[in-house]
Amino acid sequence: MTLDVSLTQTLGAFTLDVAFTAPAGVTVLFGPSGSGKSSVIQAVAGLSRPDKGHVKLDGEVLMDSASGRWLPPRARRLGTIFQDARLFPHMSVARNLAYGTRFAPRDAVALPRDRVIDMLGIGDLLERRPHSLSGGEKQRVAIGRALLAAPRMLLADEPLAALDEARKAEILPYFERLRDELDIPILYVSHAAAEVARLATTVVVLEQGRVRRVGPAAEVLGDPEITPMGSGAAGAMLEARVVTHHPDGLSELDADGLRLLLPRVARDPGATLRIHVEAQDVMLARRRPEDISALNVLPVTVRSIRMGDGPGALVQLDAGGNLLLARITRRSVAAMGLAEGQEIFAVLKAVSVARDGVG
Ligand SMILES: Nc1ncnc2c1ncn2[C@@H]1O[C@H](COP(=O)(O)OP(=O)(O)OP(=O)(O)O)[C@@H](O)[C@H]1O
Repeated sequence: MTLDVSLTQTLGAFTLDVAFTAPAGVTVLFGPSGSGKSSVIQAVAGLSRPDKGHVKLDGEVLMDSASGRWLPPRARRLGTIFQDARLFPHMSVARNLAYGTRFAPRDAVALPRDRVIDMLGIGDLLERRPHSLSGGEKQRVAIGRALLAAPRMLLADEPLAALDEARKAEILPYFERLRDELDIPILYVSHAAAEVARLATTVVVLEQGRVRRVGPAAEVLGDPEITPMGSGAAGAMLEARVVTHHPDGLSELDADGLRLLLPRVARDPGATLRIHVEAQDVMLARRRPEDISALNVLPVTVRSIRMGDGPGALVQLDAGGNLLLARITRRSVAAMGLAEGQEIFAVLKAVSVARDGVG
């Protein structure tokens, strides 16, 4: 299932002019506030009318300015999830879910209700009213309601933005399950790099209403030209397999031959997960450092160096086929004499990988 989007739309003083294709999996629209992410969702959902362009889902035309075709939102059969769960306050969770089912066309193959309830862990909430649910529980019910309408695609506009860190950590795994267990593509808006690293299959980077870059998540997040220079959350994404858990509370992981030690991860050996390594947590050394406390000393090759306008620089590293980013000072780049192709060592403290950066 592929979503093909090409849109031009004037919104006050802002112009949206984007074209991209979202393949299966989670496609994250990523960019700063005001870059046009929500406007894309609105247009795809049929909640706004672009001046020009088309939206096609697996070849079916949802809108096309050239032919004048325009499917109203409901006929598009896209499930939408917003920041606020938008549940019906006077209905129980069970009735909110049933409301979703009403919109499933008779011939649609809907997910079984029990499977949705089980996937989202909301079985104990069915008799409750929305006002008695936590923000995270409400959002899980909203996802369930959207799924039960048998959508062909899910649109999620910053679904975690209104939640505190603990609730975000609670909901993220559910989106991972949707990505991994269902055959429903998801278009997902976020401006949080850690969230993108955890969820995205494909990343569409928006800037001032235009597409700056589209590509597989690891490639885009590991690109120093894309990563915002000043952002603390800038960093690359690695896919790794749990090798074993050590008795001292560390887990050993393998990313294409790259061995990493991290604080214990909540997965069994053999499971694969993603690790978001923030650029500011990576140190560089010309020679293999000895007698240091950091557990991860990785041989890497410098792929590119992006000098910032201020004191900082981003260095892109190839670590056994994985991309890593290191944020260091321009002064260190000069002092170390760093250059493309150079073989050096990246140092990563095990404890520096944030809990929400692993999943
Ligand atoms: N109906 C409208 N009329 C006028 N301007 C609009 C309209 N809708 C959006 N805009 C403007 O378009 C720009 C992009 O807005 P949009 O909400 O798509 O950005 P965003 O990337 O989702 O931002 P955020 O992360 O803050 O939600 C903003 O400058 C916004 O003010």
